[in-house]
Amino acid sequence: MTAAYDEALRVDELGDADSRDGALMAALDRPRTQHMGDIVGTIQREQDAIIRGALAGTLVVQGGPGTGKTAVALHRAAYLLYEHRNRLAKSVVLIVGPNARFLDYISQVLPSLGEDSAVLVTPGTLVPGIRATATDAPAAAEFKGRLDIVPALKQAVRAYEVPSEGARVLHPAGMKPLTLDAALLRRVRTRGRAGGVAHNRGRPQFEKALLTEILRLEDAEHGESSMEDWERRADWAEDPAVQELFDELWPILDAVEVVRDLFADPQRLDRAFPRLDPALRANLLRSREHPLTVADVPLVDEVAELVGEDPRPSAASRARAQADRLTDVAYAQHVLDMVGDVDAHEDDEAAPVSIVAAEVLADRQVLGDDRTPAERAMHDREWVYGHVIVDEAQETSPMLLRALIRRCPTRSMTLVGDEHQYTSTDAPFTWAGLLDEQAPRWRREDLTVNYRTPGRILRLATGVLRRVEPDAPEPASARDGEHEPKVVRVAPAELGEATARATTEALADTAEAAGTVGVIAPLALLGSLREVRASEAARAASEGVEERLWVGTPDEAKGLEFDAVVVAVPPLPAPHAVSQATWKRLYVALTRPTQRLTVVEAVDAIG
Ligand SMILES: Nc1ncnc2c1ncn2[C@@H]1O[C@H](COP(=O)(O)OP(=O)(O)OP(=O)(O)O)[C@@H](O)[C@H]1O
Repeated sequence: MTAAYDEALRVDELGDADSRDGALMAALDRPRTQHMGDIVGTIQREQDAIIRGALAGTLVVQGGPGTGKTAVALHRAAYLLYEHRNRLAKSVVLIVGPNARFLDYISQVLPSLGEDSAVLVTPGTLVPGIRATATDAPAAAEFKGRLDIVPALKQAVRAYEVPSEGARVLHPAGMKPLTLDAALLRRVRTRGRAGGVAHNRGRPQFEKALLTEILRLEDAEHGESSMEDWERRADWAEDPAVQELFDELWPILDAVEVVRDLFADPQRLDRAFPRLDPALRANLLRSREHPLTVADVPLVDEVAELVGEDPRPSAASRARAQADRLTDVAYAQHVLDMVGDVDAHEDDEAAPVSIVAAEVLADRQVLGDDRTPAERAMHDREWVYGHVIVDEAQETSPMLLRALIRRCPTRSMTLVGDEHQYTSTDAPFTWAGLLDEQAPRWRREDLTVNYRTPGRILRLATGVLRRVEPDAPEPASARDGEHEPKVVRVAPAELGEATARATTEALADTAEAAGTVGVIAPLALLGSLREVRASEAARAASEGVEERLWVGTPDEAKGLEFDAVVVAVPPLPAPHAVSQATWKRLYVALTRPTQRLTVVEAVDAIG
């Protein structure tokens, strides 16, 4: 299909401007579905130049809403996989999108371009085995995203290495107790850390050093032993009191547990971050049971590097064998599920048969792993990708960028995003601020024409953006649209009801073409609006409202688009008290429509 992509481009280049514009306008006016369509037939010149840009280096694609950044990013993935297939088919392209809904939205474009050498993740699922969706308060997320957290994480891991230097008394079976004093403990800690190895990898050298010290103490206490040293070491190492001491003084660490400990234990937190602002400290502290947040994931990745794998031969091989086995069986099961229907017709007990077969299949895989590179990459935290594509990249924190560069040290990356849609914090965002330190040789291309939002709606949205960014660029839209945006002002108590009414109207307006309707509202209103969605769906099940209507927050709406959009705006405090991020979220919401917009605004006094 990439060949078809090439063909389409050539046709496009040869075709006359009028027929090209006609096809483009028809494409832009087409009702949208829940999935992104592909734009192979109508790619525009400025987009094409970016799609075909060089593979090497870090490319930033800056563009306002609807300028085709996502479309361009996906077509670039397909183009690169085709053009550099020898390199990328094996090394795989990693695509990072803002949330699961968004990945679902784009998921059908890649296969339709003929590519399966790509792994799709969100920042919350970057580390295999973790699915974080919880979020931190903005200040805590921003704090966790800064690079200067790295030394604190190092310190947090080190805090497990001989946690306190108070003397320890060892009570070996049938012998007088031995006292391990503070100086001795400091010595063995230094030996454990020798060579700067990862924490878990330091455990064997720590054990060795501690046993050496114990033999020395024993000699001092009881005179030289007649046994060989290696025999004495083996005896000591088996002593339960010594094993307990190994685990206490140098525990084998798991990255997720370290991050949980750090934010659940005030002492650990204070040691890692002395002089923390009290409000931020209160924000960071949470119970051990609290689910991991999206901002925790790059920290888990960092800590995983710092702790390394469990090197003890028995533990490591057992854990790895078990993990491999589970992955193999799960994969085999997946393969069987795909062909399972055949079995199901022949055998009523298809399920147990499949499980047995999955194990057999898994055994076969031990001999030869026949998973695709993408399937292997998605289970391997240490996989090095050939290229990384990030959508909504303006929300990438420095720590997330660090985790991405770890996965692609050549920095062959495409970051698409819009500095004006940055909402993670109230600070202004610049590409230079994100990239200069970690990927200093980045280059930038701009996309300038909005193919989604009609001009008359885009002008209204830009007015909102200019409240916080007076110099925001002049909007350019491929078409002006047919429907004037509507603004409805209501008293705060009526916001929910008025939004529901506007939704019903939007559904009616788009019913004929079966267009999509997006209702974008603050979290507090969503519950009642979801009820509207349910009752609308029940009322008009036959009209397919369930598929046409989406309800969510401005953050969830990022990257999405709908034929008609209803935006509910809660009462805002005085303009100067409204945060930058709030205005920008509103801007993002207002730029989602392809045809119609209704803003339902709560105002304290309707004048
Ligand atoms: N050349 C094109 N031909 C047809 N449709 C296009 C073209 N370029 C973009 N579009 C359409 O414009 C819409 C917006 O594109 P896209 O979602 O990629 O924009 P974006 O820059 O990622 O927007 P945002 O920043 O708001 O998320 C999509 O429906 C896309 O299919």
